[in-house]
Order: sequence, then C-alpha cells, then structure tokens
Amino acid sequence: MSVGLIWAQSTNGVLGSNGTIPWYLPEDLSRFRQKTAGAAVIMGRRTWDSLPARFRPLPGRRNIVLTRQDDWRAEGAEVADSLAAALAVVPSGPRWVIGGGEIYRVAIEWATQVHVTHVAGTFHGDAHAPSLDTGWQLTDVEPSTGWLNSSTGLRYRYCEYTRT
Ligand SMILES: Nc1nc(N)c2c(n1)CN(C(=O)COc1ccccc1N1CCC(C(=O)O)CC1)C2
Repeated sequence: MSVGLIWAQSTNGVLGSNGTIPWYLPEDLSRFRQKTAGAAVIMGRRTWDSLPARFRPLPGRRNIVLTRQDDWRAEGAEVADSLAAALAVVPSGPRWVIGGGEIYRVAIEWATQVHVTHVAGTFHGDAHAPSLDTGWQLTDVEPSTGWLNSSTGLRYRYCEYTRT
C-alpha cells in the first residue's frame, strides 16, 4: 500500500504556524500542483481548512479528508475516519498525503517516498515535519548543489527520499 508524502519545511523543520504556511513560495505551489496532478490527495481536516477557498477541492485530484467528526462534510471532499480507510477508497494509483503534521506522522509508516521542499530559513511554527529515520535514502536533490532563488527572495531546494 505505497503512499507518497509531500511537504515543504523550513531549516528548523517547521511546516505550519497556526493553520497556515509561514512563507509564500509560489515555485513550491507550482511543484506541488504538478507532483500531485491527477492523483488522490489525502489530508487532515485542518489542512483542508487551511487551503484558500478557491482551491477547495484541489482541482483535478480526488480530495480525501481525514476527520473523526462523523458528520463533517464539504463540497468536493471524500471523508475518511482513518488513513487506512482513506487508502482503502483509493486502492490503486498514486496517493499523496499532503498534510498536516499529525497526518504525516501516521502516514510516514506507510510511505515509500517523501518529497520535501526545503525552504532556507528559520521560522516560528507549531507544526513540524516528521524526522526521516535511517531507512530513508536521499535519492534526488534539485539543484544538486546550492539553492534556487525564489521570486520572493527565499532560497529553496527539492529533496526526494525513498524507502524500499
Ligand atoms: N511541497 C508542498 N507540499 C504540500 N503538502 C503543500 C504545499 N507544498 C503547499 N500546500 C498548501 O497547502 C499551501 O497551498 C497554498 C497556500 C496559499 C495559496 C495557495 C496554495 N495552493 C495553491 C496551489 C493549489 C493546487 O495544488 O492546486 C494548492 C493550494 C500544501
């Protein structure tokens, strides 16, 4: 039941702060959209709520929202009460877990690939990326050396990890 995780984190491992992402990196948003296009995206309800309304549901993707609230509904969202239930409704094809911190920590156990956008800088936040333990191999860094410069002045780079 392979599943991919995709997130953006700061140098100090922050993913989010008070329900939002504490930086604006348009290049990452384009990469996120390109990486997840046509796939099923699995997210926690807080991540759903954090998406700007015009992006809900994420277009061109099956949106599966994890929540324990059995009466929770949203236009364009399929609801699941556990990660296992979410994976069961998408038995084949690419599945991307897109947040947040709580969901990544559960999903990492099932994951075989993790795509991380590293944003250079220290940010304050209340949601942190899970650490990738020894089983993970760094299989791609783009650019291979150095950092890309965002139009916003932020430096960033993409890392891909796999685990067999
Ligand atoms: N590397 C990586 N991993 C992640 N899991 C996620 C991301 N970056 C970015 N994320 C966000 O929630 C943040 O997004 C947005 C934030 C503010 C405005 C637009 C957006 N987006 C515009 C593009 C939309 C689309 O994809 O169509 C999605 C919303 C999840």
